[in-house]
Amino acid sequence: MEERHIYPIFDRMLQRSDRENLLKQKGLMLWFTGLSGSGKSTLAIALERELYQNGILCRILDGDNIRSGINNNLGFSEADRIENIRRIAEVSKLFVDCGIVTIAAFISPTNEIRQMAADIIGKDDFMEIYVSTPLEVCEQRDVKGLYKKARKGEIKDFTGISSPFEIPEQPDLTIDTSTQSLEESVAILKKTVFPRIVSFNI
Ligand SMILES: Nc1ncnc2c1ncn2[C@@H]1O[C@H](COP(=O)(O)OS(=O)(=O)O)[C@@H](OP(=O)(O)O)[C@H]1O
Ligand SMILES: Nc1ncnc2c1ncn2[C@@H]1O[C@H](COP(=O)(O)OP(=O)(O)O)[C@@H](O)[C@H]1O
Repeated sequence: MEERHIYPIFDRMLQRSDRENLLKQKGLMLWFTGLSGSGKSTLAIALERELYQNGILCRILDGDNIRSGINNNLGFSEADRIENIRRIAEVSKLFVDCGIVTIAAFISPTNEIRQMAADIIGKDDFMEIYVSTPLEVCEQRDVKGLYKKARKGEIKDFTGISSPFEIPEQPDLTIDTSTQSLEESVAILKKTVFPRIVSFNI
């Protein structure tokens, strides 16, 4: 008798559903897209805290932990942005497969790029959240002083100034942080995503 048949109960790799049962939550991708300064990171951080307080494990992926690490060889040409998002989507897929609510905050400027992310992660696990704050407001905020530099021509290919941002065609949710308070936005986000995270008996 082959030894591996002695313990058939162990003869199976654990599945995503096993991990989701352990965590008592469903894995889900929350994909924020919008201009620099639109509020993606602020919303992601506030939403993660809100979900955490409700017992939900999340992981935020943003420029701070991705562009400074795994993607530190990439810039902002079209090809580099595609490769940036491709890697982020592949990493996100692993997190979602662990049952983790994965929150990405990247400009992801084109329909093609966002479609690629959705295809890699899988449509059923993917929610697109368009942070639609107008360019004028983002530029006025100029959180990192980059718009000013872009206007002076010191940064090339800057999204919204010298590189395109395509408005998402069918986002699951649209949030304009110039008209909605952070508290309002988080409440809407929670109401929308929570049922999908705890949609089975816990
Ligand atoms: N040329 C150019 N265009 C746009 N953004 C620039 C550029 N150069 C640097 N930055 C800073 O990088 C952040 C955007 O990186 P992303 O990885 O989200 O961009 S993308 O999805 O690959 O388009 C973006 O950060 P956020 O403000 O958090 O969006 C900018 O601060
Ligand atoms: N209602 C709001 N919701 C989210 N952010 C807001 C709001 N009002 C003002 N802000 C500010 O806008 C800026 C958004 O910056 P950030 O979250 O880094 O954007 P992004 O990640 O899209 O580049 C922050 O300084 C934040 O405090």
